[in-house]
Amino acid sequence: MPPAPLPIEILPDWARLNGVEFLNVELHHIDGKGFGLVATQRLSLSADHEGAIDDAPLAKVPRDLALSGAAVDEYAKVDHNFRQLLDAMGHQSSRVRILLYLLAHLASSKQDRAGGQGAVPTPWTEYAKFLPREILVPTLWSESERDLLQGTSLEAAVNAKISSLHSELDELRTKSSELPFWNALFWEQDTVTLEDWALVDAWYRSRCLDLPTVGESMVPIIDMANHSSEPDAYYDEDTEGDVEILLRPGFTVASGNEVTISYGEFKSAAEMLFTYGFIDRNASTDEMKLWLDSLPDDPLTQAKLHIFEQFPTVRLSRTEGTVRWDCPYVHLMVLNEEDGLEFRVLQDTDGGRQLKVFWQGEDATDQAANFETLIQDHPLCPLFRLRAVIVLAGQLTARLGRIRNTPTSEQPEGAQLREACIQAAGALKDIEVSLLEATLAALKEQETHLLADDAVKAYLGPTEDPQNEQDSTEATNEEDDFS
Ligand SMILES: C[S@@+](CC[C@H](N)C(=O)[O-])C[C@H]1O[C@@H](n2cnc3c(N)ncnc32)[C@H](O)[C@@H]1O
Repeated sequence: MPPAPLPIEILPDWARLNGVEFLNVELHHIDGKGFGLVATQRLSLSADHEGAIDDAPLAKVPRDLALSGAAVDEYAKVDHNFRQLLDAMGHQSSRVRILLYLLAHLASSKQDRAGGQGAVPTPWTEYAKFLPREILVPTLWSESERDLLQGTSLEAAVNAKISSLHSELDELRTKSSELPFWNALFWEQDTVTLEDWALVDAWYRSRCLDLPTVGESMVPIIDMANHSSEPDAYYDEDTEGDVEILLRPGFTVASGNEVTISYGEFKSAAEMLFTYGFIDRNASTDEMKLWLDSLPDDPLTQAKLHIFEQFPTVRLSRTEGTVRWDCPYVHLMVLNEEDGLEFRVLQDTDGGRQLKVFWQGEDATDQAANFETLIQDHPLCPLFRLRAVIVLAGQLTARLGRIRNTPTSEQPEGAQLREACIQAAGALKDIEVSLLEATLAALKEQETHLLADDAVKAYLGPTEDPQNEQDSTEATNEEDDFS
């Protein structure tokens, strides 16, 4: 278990000691959000001489406190044990380097209590002790709580993320247990667990900022600003590289009110829950992304997926009441050899073998994600589109059924579900059910429209139902799969 956080009341002392300036805000507990920044006086950009301020920062943090990949590399120059750990891990992304740094400091703070040797201390050693241990990102939910997400777009994403956290930790264990210092600190007394690795990952994801010059960084105190879809503040670097919170032009915040920033205007409910552990009901972005299952009997599935090169997903979105679906893969997925789709393995000049896809005899390998356009000029294009619409509708209907059949709040025996998780999963389901229903209605309309198309009618025959096209022996000469 990670140690309990330090009381937030002593954080201003840490801040003073480390050169952080709280100019017009202070830290407060905010209901349902943990801690946040609150105005200590009326703030306004318009100078009205009533305690107003100009565009001076509300808080300012020295650039040396920003934790970026480059800052971790600098730290490794003073902590030779940490240098060894980075070297053993090989070339890693900024994210992994920052996670290793946080983990080293988290493990050291446990070790402190046991009196052993830890990482060379920095201001972050103490600051990490103030960070929340309970973050409502689903990677930190219990298994029973994660079951609440069944059917939603987060089900697969969270499972994949948890497997990847497992693999990362396994890799860390293998590589660091050969280093005596880290073996003693991390593993000999089980100081580090998957829960710790998931926690530092959650800190990183939920608190990381994108700074103009330094890039992805965690900045103490600035990371105490909460999100709003109508933010009154923003963060930036000043000319010295120090990081500031600034009031947005034209905004006013009453004394005692919270100062908020935006975590990103265009994030879906699922993305907000995944990254930050809450859903902003006022967000304008109404969209979701789902994995498309392959057709069970399609012998070309492996070849299609290989040539497509991307994940086969469908993105649903709604803007001002109009729904839209984007699914480049489905247009390739519903084509068969009889339609003019062909896969060939060709030998290249250096003896290697390459899979290529041909459409109507033309090499279409570079356009595998563009079959929606490639089929446009084919006389049976409406039929291909109809197949795509039917396949998609089938998958979305199954998805809707799964969401509806998942219990939303029942407490499974022996498991205690946290109310916040029940609420968050319920909110996500409401949002996704509504979008799925609206998309299915739109697909139904498209289906009706396509069924009335002359080319489709001629192809299917007078009484044929496209769902049964595969069974038909009279009206069709093809073996299309609409399952
Ligand atoms: C960058 S931190 C902000 C400081 C955080 N409240 C704390 O106590 O450390 C981001 C986290 O704050 C919380 N948070 C931020 N904005 C929120 C909001 N509008 N509603 C609910 N929780 C919010 C979430 O837990 C999120 O993961």
